[in-house]
Amino acid sequence: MSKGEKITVENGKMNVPNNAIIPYIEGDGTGPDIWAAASRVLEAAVEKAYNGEKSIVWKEVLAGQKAYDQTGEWLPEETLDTIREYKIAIKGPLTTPVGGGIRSLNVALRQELDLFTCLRPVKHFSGVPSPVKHPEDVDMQIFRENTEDIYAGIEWQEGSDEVKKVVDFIQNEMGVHKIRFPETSGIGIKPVSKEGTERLVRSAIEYALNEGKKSVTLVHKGNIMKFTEGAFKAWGYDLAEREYGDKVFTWKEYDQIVEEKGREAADQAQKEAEEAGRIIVKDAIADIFLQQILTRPKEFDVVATMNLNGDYISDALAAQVGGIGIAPGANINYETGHAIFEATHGTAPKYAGLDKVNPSSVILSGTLMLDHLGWREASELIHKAMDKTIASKVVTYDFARLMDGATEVKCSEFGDELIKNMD
Ligand SMILES: NC(=O)C1=CN([C@@H]2O[C@H](COP(=O)(O)OP(=O)(O)OC[C@H]3O[C@@H](n4cnc5c(N)ncnc54)[C@H](OP(=O)(O)O)[C@@H]3O)[C@@H](O)[C@H]2O)C=CC1
Ligand SMILES: O=C(O)CCC(=O)C(=O)O
Ligand SMILES: [Mg+2]
Repeated sequence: MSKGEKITVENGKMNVPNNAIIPYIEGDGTGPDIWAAASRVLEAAVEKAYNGEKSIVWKEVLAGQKAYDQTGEWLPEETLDTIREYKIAIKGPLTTPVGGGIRSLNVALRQELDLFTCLRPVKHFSGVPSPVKHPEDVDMQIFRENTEDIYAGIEWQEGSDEVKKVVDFIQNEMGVHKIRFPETSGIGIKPVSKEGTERLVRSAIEYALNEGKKSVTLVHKGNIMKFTEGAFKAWGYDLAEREYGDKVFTWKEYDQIVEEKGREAADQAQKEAEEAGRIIVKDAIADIFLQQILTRPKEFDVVATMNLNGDYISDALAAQVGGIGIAPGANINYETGHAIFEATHGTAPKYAGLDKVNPSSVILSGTLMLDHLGWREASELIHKAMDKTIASKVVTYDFARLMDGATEVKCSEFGDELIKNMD
């Protein structure tokens, strides 16, 4: 087997050799089953798309239980160094170790490598069973901020010396007396920064411009959390106007026109902006947004939001288009070029080792990786094979239980079927 070459990034441009080395983390629970199927599908697609001229040279790196068993560490420094060096990696799901001092290995990977965008595209594959009448109306790209918010893991346990200090500080130094039960509260901190918001919103707008999308919606709960979620909205609008000028039309501008000239003039200005191909930057409060993605999903396109909202929204939207078994994702730092591709779902431990679950989420995360490398032909082959396989109703248990006349196959057999259907 070829030894492979490194992907490099120079002046923001990625150089991808024909035999690119890609580190992978197999994952815990169902991870090994899924990875075995997914890696074969990705290899076959690259081989077929480029007649053997391109290939992926996998390089295993350790994290999770396998790492702990072999090295005594859940997330060895060597793993982080290797991903830093090789730029791009792909992973299966990882279990959060209980009492290991790390809240989540997945979150730690994103934070350590500063992978500030979690991009989760959500669209329907024809024939996939769905709980809604028109799943095909969903075609959204979720840009979830990946390094801040309540996910930063800054919290102190109820009853600890630390929490007593924090409560004392809040009450006596800050004069805050709103903690309802100060003696028995755990306390968490929610950092949301201008820099963090701006780089995330910038990546969402850049994507919308490059891909010809119509709108970017900032989703927040700013009516309640004014200086974190409210600030996210305000910074997002400011950035859109300052950096993108007449390429965008924002609802902040709309509100100003309403104030100065009335609603009719504002509606007219938005209509003209849409006709001129400007991207509409709007916002939605998170609770109503969760209703509207069900009732009128066509109104949403690119979505930019904070970490926790993005976590909830991505699972809710995944359910709308067939479930978590077919929901891909990518963690990306658009400035350094580092990226880790991973499914939206977790380790599904009750199915571990049964060769049962749907490998599509990791496979489609792999297609995002292929797109990122510029190997679009291979990615398209997989998408077409996925369409064909689902149309033939040969599917894993999660789809089979909701489809009439389906043939249920194992995780590995679904991979075989995809490879067979690549033409
Ligand atoms: N990025 C990551 O690595 C993530 C890791 N986790 C971790 O995973 C562990 C388990 O979390 P849990 O909350 O149970 O969530 P999971 O996503 O692991 O599983 C929840 C349910 O989703 C369905 N599901 C998950 N994966 C698949 C698949 N590949 N194909 C078909 N259906 C699937 C199953 O539904 P059903 O029962 O209906 O068959 C499963 O019981 C935790 O330790 C958590 O921290 C969680 C999320 C992300
Ligand atoms: O890391 C975890 O355990 C959960 C993360 C998660 O749910 C997500 O990233 O969607
Ligand atoms: Mg999640």
